[in-house]
Amino acid sequence: MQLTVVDHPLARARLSRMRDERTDNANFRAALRDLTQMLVYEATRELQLAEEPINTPVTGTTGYSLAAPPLIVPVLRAGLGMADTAHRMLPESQMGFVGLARDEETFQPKAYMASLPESLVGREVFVLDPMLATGGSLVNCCTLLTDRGTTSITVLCALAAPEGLKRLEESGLPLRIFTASVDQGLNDKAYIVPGLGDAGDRQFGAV
Ligand SMILES: O=P(O)(O)OC[C@H]1O[C@H](OP(=O)(O)OP(=O)(O)O)[C@H](O)[C@@H]1O
Ligand SMILES: O=c1cc[nH]c(=O)[nH]1
Ligand SMILES: [Mg+2]
Repeated sequence: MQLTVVDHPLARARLSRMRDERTDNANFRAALRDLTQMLVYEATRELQLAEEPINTPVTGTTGYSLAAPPLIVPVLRAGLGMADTAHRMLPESQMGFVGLARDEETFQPKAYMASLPESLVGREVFVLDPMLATGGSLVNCCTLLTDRGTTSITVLCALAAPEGLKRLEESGLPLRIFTASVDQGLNDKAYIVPGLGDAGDRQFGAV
């Protein structure tokens, strides 16, 4: 498993805005959109390009496009706030959806929806979820994806806990993780510390 911490000053500033309890839902969503742009930018560095001859108004040259845009999969609810930004940066990509809600007593994820292509053989997948806490939700989501045949998953998250990273590493799933921070750990409610609270509630309101 490959881990990349995107600790660019702009990423730190946006993440701090998300952490701050005074930040309202609208400003939290705006900061997450900005942060997502930085995560996508870093995570797409090694995508393969296709070349074709093009003409500028001045002369002929070589043009480039993505050879195989990845499938984008936001994890509902919280990943929805990253979806539009990622899609704007990867406009040729298809999008699938996975809905997971963590039981707040057992911390086990419960799947309530999956809308994915039947086969992901040979396809690269970008999973969007701002929070990697125990790792249960991402193991669940990524297993759905490998069951469909992908061997290349990139996870973009705002925050990761060491416990969740360890769990993903031990899962043996074919993962690259891009995060803006590895925080201290989890509290007794399995919330990330210092974290930012419940990323779904911070964007959309408490349910
Ligand atoms: O690593 P884990 O311990 O599994 O926790 C992380 C999960 O918790 C949050 O979702 P939540 O279950 O709160 O659903 P929501 O997005 O609808 O709020 C978050 O968006 C992750 O999916
Ligand atoms: O800190 C956490 C942990 C899980 N899910 C969240 O939204 N926040
Ligand atoms: Mg939540």
